[in-house]
Amino acid sequence: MPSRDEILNAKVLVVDDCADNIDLMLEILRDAGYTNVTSTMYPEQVCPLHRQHCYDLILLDLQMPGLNGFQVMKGLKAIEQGGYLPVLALTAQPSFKIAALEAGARDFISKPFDLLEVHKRIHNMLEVRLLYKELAQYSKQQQELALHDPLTGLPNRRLLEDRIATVLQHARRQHSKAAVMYLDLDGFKGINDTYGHACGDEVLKMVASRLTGCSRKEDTVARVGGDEFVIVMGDITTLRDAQEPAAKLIEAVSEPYLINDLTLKLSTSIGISLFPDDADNVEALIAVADSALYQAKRSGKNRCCAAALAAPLPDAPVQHSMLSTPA
Ligand SMILES: Nc1nc2c(ncn2[C@@H]2O[C@H](COP(=O)(O)OP(=O)(O)OP(=O)(O)O)[C@@H](O)[C@H]2O)c(=O)[nH]1
Repeated sequence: MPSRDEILNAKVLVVDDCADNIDLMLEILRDAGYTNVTSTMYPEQVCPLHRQHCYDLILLDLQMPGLNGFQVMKGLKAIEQGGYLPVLALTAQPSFKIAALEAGARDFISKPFDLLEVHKRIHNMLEVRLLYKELAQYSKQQQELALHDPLTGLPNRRLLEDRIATVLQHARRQHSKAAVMYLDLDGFKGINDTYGHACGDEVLKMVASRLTGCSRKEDTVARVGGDEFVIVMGDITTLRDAQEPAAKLIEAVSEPYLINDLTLKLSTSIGISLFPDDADNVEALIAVADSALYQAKRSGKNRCCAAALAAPLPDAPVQHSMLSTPA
């Protein structure tokens, strides 16, 4: 529930073409302890102001020259789009009350003002509005959590698969290539076993930040398992366009890690698959990159293997071209 202070600090806009009505409402709100209240006598300013300040409550007079309150609400609805329209209609016309609710106002206050009614309705509406905002924020956070790895903040496998699908769509349209690089740290278990899981976590976070730092802004760097990361590159034309960045990634991961008083060394192996040469869908590209990674591990680690352009024969080992890091 929003606290009393949060309610009193909420952003409120009073809209009325009559200066006396505005003064009266401002006085009522100030006396009640509201601290963040502004006003306008110009209905055409309401939408631009709301776009700029995102009010928690708009106290809106319905009968105004030029734009009336109903027209203003139409504009506000377009801004909020499916959100919560924070409008409390002010009206002296009993027949306007239901019309205002039908037009999107959450509630109304009758003129002349009854102080108790004004206080209660404003408080109740702000409570709901702030709760609604908390809920929207919470659901955004939940969505983020569902798509990101909590330790490193990188996209997780689910988001990665979406991103690869988008990259493939683009590559199909542009007749370009895309690469999937599958990374697995070498000997990471030893770091956990020797220095503890917390130290391992620090290393993983540093690796994540190095991988992101070495990649282009448009590439996706994801964490897909304990010490496994995948990088997707779109808009490339040859295997070299992936092999060169892969060599840089291997170099970046092999820089020392300074954690507390420790200096740790680590390396990584990488498997690369190319679209459309090695596979033409998300799952297969990941699987081919994973199998190239396995080859890199088997042939000594700290290196990158690219899957062969030709598909392997059934039951035959996958052919790979090899690129070792500079010594
Ligand atoms: N600190 C930490 N360790 C993790 C996390 N998730 C998985 N691990 C550990 O990461 C290790 C990964 O195992 P492997 O890849 O088989 O170990 P490795 O020593 O890197 O082996 P190679 O890949 O063959 O070099 C396991 O010991 C897991 O327990 C995590 O979130 N934090």
